[in-house]
Formats: sequence, structure tokens, C-alpha cells
Amino acid sequence: MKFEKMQAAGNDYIYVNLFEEQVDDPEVLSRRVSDRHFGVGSDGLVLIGPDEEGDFSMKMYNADGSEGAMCGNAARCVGKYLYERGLTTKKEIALNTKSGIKYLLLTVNPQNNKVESVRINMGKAIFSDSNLVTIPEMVNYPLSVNGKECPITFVSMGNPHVVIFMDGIDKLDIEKIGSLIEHQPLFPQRTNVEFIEVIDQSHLKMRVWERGSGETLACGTGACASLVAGVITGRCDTKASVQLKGGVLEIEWDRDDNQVYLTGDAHFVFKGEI
Ligand SMILES: N[C@H](CCC[C@H](N)C(=O)O)C(=O)O
Repeated sequence: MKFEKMQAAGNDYIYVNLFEEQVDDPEVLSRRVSDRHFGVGSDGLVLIGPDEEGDFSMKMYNADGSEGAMCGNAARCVGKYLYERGLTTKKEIALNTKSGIKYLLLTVNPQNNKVESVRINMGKAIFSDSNLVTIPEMVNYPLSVNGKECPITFVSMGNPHVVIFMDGIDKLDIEKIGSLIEHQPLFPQRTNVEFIEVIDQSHLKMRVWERGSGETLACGTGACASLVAGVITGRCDTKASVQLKGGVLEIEWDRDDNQVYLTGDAHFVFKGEI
């Protein structure tokens, strides 16, 4: 099976083109390729395929094999893959995901015809979803973690996110606290967790603990959820740069229409065959 490894802000996935390859058990394949010692090494697996409703489809799996409904960093990589590998000449692509159709806008360098950045309409930020969280509208909700009260804000971007504003995120024991929150019974499908330091109104610094993959260098949906949580708790503007371990993402929330936009780059790392 042929694959390509791509990364966006250091969030790396193995990409398989279903127009050419067949994948029978994506959950097993994701666990196998993601392993950084016994596999290729990635945060998960992404499958690119045909679609009846949108132009193409994207499916994403975490490193533990669980399926994620949406992935902002992978969606940008898929845009670059589709254009540069010749599957489309469109610069506006409707990508169908488990959380609905997302619209991608590619910025292409006319000199070399390479995709320099991708802007995605990530859709609505949702504050209550009984499938994802048992308490509606958790804004600065005092969650008890390890016997300590920790104010959390819940935002779904199609997938669940818990946002925590705090100082000193560099020193945080994210393995411990991230995993504890991921598995809280409040979140029936587990949750992604973002730790945010507010630099100023338009600059956030973030570390992320991803459901099913552990700490990753970036999370697009997480950056969107964090900006929205920052706005509703009065900490930042509706447009901000989010600095992650693996790069910077630009996020904008059109509050009137409740549409969140994510912009950032995407890169090929290598091609391989297993
Ligand atoms: N890294 C991804 C999100 C993966 C989410 C996944 N961990 C889940 O919801 O289970 C992003 O850029 O949006």
C-alpha cells in the first residue's frame, strides 16, 4: 500500500488515497502506522476518497484507532494533496467529513503552482451536544481534577474540546492532567483538551492533549475551540494567532453567523510503501 506522510503545524498523519488503494480495516491500520517505534510514526491516519455530496471525502483516525469527526490540520493537508497530486484543479473544495461538509480555499503560488496555505470554514462552534457532554453549556465550569477545582469551557467543533486557561503551560504535566480530563465521565465519547496561555487579545499560546493520540504539536479544531472559548469568557478578540508547539494557526470567529475560519500551511514529508 502506498502512502504519503504530511504535517500541518507539526500535526502529522499518514495519508492514503482511496482512488488508488483499498483499506479494509482503517482502525487497525491507524494503530499500526502511527506507532513511532514499530510503525511509520504519526498522530493517526487520514483517508482521502470520492464523495457524492461534496467534491471529496476525508476520514481521520487517531493513533489509538478511534475515529475523529473532524481534523483541521488534516483537512488543510488534504487540500494540498488533492491539488498538487492532480486530483483537482479547483481552489475551492467541498470536503465531506464525519462532521459535515467543510469548505477549503487554497492559496496557490502562481510561480510554482504549489499550495501555500489553506483557509477552511470549520463551521459552527457548539456549546451543548448531549452526545459529547452530559452538562449543557459549560463556561468556566469548575471541574474537579485530582481534588483541585479547574475552570473549564466546553466547545464542540464537530468534535469535543475542553479549554483551560492558565499560566505556565510549558511546565504542565500534560500526560497526567490531559489523560485525566480526556477520560472524565462527563464526556461520554472522551474529549480533546487544550491548555491556553493568553499572551494578549490577539495572541494565544496553546498546548493540546488529543483524544486518542496524546500530546500532539498542534490541533486545528482545538485552536478554533480555544479562540471561541477565549471570546465567550472575555479573554481575546474574535481574530487571533494561536502559537502551538509545531507552528502558528490563524483563527477567526464570525460571531454573527457563528462560523469559525482556520488558516495555516500544510506540507508533504515523504512518500512510502508498506
Ligand atoms: N488534530 C486534529 C483534531 C483531531 C481530533 C481527534 N483527536 C478527535 O477528536 O478524536 C485537528 O487538527 O483538528
